[in-house]
Amino acid sequence: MAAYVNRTISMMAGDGPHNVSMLNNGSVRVNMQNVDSPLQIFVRAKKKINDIFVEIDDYVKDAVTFMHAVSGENGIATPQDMGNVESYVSKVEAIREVLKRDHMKVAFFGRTSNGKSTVINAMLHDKILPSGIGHTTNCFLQVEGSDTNEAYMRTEGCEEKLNVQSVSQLGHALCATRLQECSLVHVHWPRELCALLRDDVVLVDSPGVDVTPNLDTWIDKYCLDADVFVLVANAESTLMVTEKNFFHKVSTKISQPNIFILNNRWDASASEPEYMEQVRTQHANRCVDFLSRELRVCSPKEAEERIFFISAKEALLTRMRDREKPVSSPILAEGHQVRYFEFVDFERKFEECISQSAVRTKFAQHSRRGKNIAGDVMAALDRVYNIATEQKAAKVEKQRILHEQLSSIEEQLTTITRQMKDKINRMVESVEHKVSLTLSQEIRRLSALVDEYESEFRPERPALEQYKRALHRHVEAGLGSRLKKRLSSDIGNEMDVVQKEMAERMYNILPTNKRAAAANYIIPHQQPFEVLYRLNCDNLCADFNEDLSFRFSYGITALIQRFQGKNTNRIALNNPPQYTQIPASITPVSALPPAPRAALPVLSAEEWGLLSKFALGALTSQGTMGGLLLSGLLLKTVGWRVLAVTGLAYGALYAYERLTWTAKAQERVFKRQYVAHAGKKLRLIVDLTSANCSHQVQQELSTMFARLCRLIDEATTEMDAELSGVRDAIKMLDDASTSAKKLRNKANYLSHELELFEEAFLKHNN
Ligand SMILES: Nc1nc2c(ncn2[C@@H]2O[C@H](COP(=O)(O)OP(=O)(O)OP(=O)(O)O)[C@@H](O)[C@H]2O)c(=O)[nH]1
Repeated sequence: MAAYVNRTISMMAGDGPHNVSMLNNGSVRVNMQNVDSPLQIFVRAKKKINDIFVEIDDYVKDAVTFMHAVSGENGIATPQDMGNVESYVSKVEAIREVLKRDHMKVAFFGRTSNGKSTVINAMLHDKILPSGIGHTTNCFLQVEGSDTNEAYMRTEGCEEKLNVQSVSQLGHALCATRLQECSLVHVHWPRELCALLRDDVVLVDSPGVDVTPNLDTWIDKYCLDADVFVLVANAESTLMVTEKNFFHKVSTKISQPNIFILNNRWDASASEPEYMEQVRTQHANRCVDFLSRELRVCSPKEAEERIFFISAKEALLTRMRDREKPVSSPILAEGHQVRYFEFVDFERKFEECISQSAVRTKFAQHSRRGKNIAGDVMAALDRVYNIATEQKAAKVEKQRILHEQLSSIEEQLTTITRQMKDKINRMVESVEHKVSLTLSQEIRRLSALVDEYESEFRPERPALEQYKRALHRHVEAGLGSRLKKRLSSDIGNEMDVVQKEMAERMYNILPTNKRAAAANYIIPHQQPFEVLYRLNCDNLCADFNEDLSFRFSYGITALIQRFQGKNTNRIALNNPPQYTQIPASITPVSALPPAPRAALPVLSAEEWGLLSKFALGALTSQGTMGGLLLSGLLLKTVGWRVLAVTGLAYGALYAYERLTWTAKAQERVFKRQYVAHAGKKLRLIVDLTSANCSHQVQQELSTMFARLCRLIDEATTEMDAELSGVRDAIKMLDDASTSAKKLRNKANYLSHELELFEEAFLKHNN
């Protein structure tokens, strides 16, 4: 026996989770605070997966924030992806809540008085649950660690904390206030007092399976989430049908339940040591058979590892004594150390089993869900990343095109501006020349225009003034309409050509999508071009003073004037006026026709010269002596008869002219004088008028060009704004794809973490 004890001690000290030591009085102490306890697998796994889920929580929240930022109108996250990712926030929170509550649960079943409560108390190192002879436990009692490290209890559905001492009454079948057998009482016990509770093991005591017909309800309510079942049997008898029946039911509802069988009250064998081994073998075989063949929850070899022969009462007693707590019966039967070691062995195997099972059943599922969440979020982020990358590529291309278009527009605009400037300048010069030429030509035919005017002419002053004004209007209208006729359509056509070319070229440099809007503005004006000039004959001829006094054509004064006029003309031709640039062809039309010469006597040049000098001298001296000298000279030269005939003819000519000096003749003279005067004045404004017209053309073309430039400017401003928008979009997409990539990488990291978790806690755990 001593050898068996020593072997057991050395085996447990070497492999087991607890430090085991033999005390002087022969009792054994096991240090339950060993950090290498198999339960630590669950504890570490729980902490690890909790940490991972904290990260998953942060990750999902970050992903939601990101998705919000990139969703909405023109967003790159679809509402579906957004909704999916958002839904994971609550899912992860729910998993974290479950994780917080996740624990290892062991449920104890067996017939009444087999010692279930005593086993639990022994495992907890204290007498916490009521135990005693007869039917004691009347409801389910769940012992779990207290978060506040205080001992208290709660009944099902009630938050009130009750004194833990009352568990003896409340959970006791003999108690006055009896609870339903299916109801649950939570007993919270300070974690620091028990390693099992500290490591999140929850122990559930039950009423005897032989005292209830509600086994199915029990199973549904308390067994489905249990990691380990302990069947507490009575070693003094064999397994009963009620016990077996219960576990048959359990195994139909739970696949491969972990079942331990404790043959309790093995201390009774001490009274009959000769049959001890036989009974043990018999019980063990039946239990192995039950687990492996009947329930098929494990192999026979595994079943052997799940069957123990213990005395819970002795184990509890030993542990109470270790804690120096008062015990009722301090005497232990022969072989109690062996039974105690077997109890400790049970605990070790139970801890290994429950830890591995709980990690597998609870955390494998969480890990799987965590991976799915990370994978789903990553897929959504992948889609966002892909959309962002695609859109970014499109925007970069758009940016390139806009850049090219803007540079091309700028380049072409510079060329067109230069060319159009030249064209406008050429056109302006051409118009100036054309207007100048046309106006000069019209001035030359002014006499015809004036002759066309017909109205009653009366030499009296008021009538004459009225005639003059009417003639002004006639000349203005006539000249105006002639110029319009000759210039407007001509210049207008030329301008249309230039404007059309200008518009077309400007239109063509616009990008195609801007042309439609610009087309309306580019259509050249529909009004025909009209040369604008102002001929105001009232002002122009304000200084015109007609001379309608009768003058004999061959009077001495007229002859002298004609003679002087010839000289003056010669002088004028030698010194042309400086203020006009009218070509030589546009010389003023002569106002007076040349005087008739046929009636004059034929004289030699010297005689005419002498005669003239005398006549001139006579007239200018105004003296009688002059006249006498002239008469004497004539008498001496031509003789008196010739002189008489000439005198008669001269007189007749005078009489004729005097008689024909009518209003008609006066009108002719008036018109001649008017033509001469108006022509002279009009010639003075030729340059000004042509400059005005060319300026008008220049204005018209420049305005049109400026309008087109403005249009281009508007288009390029729009394009600049568009370019800026594209740049912003590229930046946004860049940021989005970078963030999506980072978050995607984090999903990879989390999946990797879960892989590591599975590698560490699940894969070698099967
Ligand atoms: N001799 C001996 N008595 C034990 C042992 N275990 C428990 N008992 C006694 O058996 C009686 C019943 O023990 P309980 O722990 O109350 O049994 P139970 O299975 O919880 O009973 P119910 O609560 O009624 O279902 C008590 O008086 C215990 O002291 C043991 O190993 N040896």
